[in-house]
Amino acid sequence: MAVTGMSTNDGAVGVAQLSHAFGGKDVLSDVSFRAEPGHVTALLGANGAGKTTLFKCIAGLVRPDAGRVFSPAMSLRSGQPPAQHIGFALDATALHPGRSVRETLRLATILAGVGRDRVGPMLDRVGLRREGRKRVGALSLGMRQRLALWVALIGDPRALVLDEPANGLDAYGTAWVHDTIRSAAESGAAVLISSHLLRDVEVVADHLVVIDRGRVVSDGAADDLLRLRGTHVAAADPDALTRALTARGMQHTWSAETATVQASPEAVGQAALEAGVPLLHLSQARTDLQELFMSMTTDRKDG
Ligand SMILES: Nc1ncnc2c1ncn2[C@@H]1O[C@H](COP(=O)(O)OP(=O)(O)OP(=O)(O)O)[C@@H](O)[C@H]1O
Repeated sequence: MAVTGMSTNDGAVGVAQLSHAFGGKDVLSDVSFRAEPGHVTALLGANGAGKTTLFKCIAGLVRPDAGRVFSPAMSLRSGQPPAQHIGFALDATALHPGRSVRETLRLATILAGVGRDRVGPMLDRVGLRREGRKRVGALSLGMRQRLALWVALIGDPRALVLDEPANGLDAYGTAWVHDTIRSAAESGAAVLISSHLLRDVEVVADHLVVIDRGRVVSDGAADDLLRLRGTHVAAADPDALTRALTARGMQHTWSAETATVQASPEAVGQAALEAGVPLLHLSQARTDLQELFMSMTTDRKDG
């Protein structure tokens, strides 16, 4: 099958029917999804699921065996430098270790065709003013991640593709990355990030694409996926609650005094009200999300 790249006038990033094999082993199989402008889309998958290979296909570093890539980087007829169309941060350790932070940002401004006067304010925004003269190789992984993100952002691109942007960051750094990503999306950019940890992306992503062994197993609004988490509920009379749930066909399991119900808190509350069962507790289940993710993806412990 022929491989074609396609420009997107609307600024979306994505792939269609993308497949790739390394040495005869399928790594990506018929993968399709879009990351829309103004949204943060997270590609979730266990180690080795194919996320980095997919991002490399989008960046043009790997030529897929079949399928198409959608990216504003392909609409270069305007003559604008690619960095004003799409910004990539695929591997923070790939920044040249011998250059200073300031040189790295200066080089990025030249390649992006933007003024060198952005370097000073950029150093402040990235929180690296004091490290400006330091060599990149002397920075912590977290600092390099911040720098890589800003190199990606320097041309104010219409799309951003970031591989594991919170990797190696502490809680403060992670919050900073999330704020930066969200404000890029709020300014209209299509943001595509990857992670192997659901908790890294659930606070920042609007859209979740889950891949397992190179195949898409779930693609939808984050809220819809989160709603599947179910509800924790407890009542002074657990038997009465069980009867109310069972009568309405609501699947549930009990752990100690609390039931986890495969329904929204609104539906469970309504069921209890109609059955006249006073509740002691009602909340959205949080832990089940990880279980849900695990249930969608294959157990990879045995490789
Ligand atoms: N250049 C390559 N040559 C051969 N196999 C490769 C190559 N690059 C990746 N692979 C294999 O492709 C599969 C997917 O790897 P990839 O790095 O895309 O996964 P990933 O989801 O990004 O994983 P991680 O979260 O560990 O970074 C793995 O089995 C990996 O060993």
